[in-house]
Amino acid sequence: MKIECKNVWKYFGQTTALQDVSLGIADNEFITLVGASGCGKSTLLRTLAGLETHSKGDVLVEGKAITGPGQDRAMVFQHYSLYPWLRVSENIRFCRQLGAQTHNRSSADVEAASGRADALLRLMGLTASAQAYPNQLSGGMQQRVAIARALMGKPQILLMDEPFGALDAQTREVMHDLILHVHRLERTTIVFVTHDVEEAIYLGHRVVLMAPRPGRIDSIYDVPLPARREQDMKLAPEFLRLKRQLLDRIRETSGMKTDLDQLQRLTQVAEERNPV
Ligand SMILES: Nc1ncnc2c1ncn2[C@@H]1O[C@H](COP(=O)(O)OP(=O)(O)OP(=O)(O)O)[C@@H](O)[C@H]1O
Repeated sequence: MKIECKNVWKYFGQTTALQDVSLGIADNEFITLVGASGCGKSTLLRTLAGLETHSKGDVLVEGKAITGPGQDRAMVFQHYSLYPWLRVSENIRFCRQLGAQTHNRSSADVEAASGRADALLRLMGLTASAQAYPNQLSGGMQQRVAIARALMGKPQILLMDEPFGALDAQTREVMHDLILHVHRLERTTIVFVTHDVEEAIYLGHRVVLMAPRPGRIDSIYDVPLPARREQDMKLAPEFLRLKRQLLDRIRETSGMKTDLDQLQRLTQVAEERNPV
């Protein structure tokens, strides 16, 4: 297993953000995490990134306990977190240049990093925008820069927290196919948090559904689609069936279903009392 969570608990004061989470993620797997607000998706991701310490249990990458952030893992957030005063190409190179200064790397290392930055600019379709500043780019383009920057250090694991949450529907579709392409080419293991069930199914090999209060894994679904995804698959019966199943389960686990049933009952009672 590339990543293993064994009986992981996380408390924030009285809040149990993660309750006994156990999950194994294989090398090169693409895992998506969905679930109602507050079910612990971001906490789990941040724990994998080493940005959050867990209260109990084991979090392992290739059998070794995570003790903090590392070069083997990179994170992409919903907000682009680019340096506004640096051009696109400088944003992508920034971390490596810093590494070269602080660790006395040779100029050959810096040269290699430069080659990688150019390759990533091409891969992400950013070559023509290399000299632009972030505020001159659309949201989708800025997120491409953020992904390229995350890939710069050749991480084995990419952790993505609602990276396309702020983008419009058409740009999201383009980004979906782009990230699948990156996944195939770079052979990274990806853990991807989203609120969007369709996105979770389209991207994931497996969808992990989490539930709130306390935050926990409710169920895990294999995605019954071919490895190579195409937009048309979103209309396939097996896609729609899984989408329905996930949406129903999210409603049930978040308490929304009970609220809706109650509303329906109250409306019925009101109608019986005051027939039109
Ligand atoms: N730093 C923190 N301090 C206190 N409580 C926190 C902190 N971070 C998260 N929590 C709580 O832990 C629980 C899980 O939060 P988390 O952000 O991981 O959920 P989520 O599924 O990512 O939610 P959303 O989909 O709304 O982003 C929530 O009840 C949240 O309020």
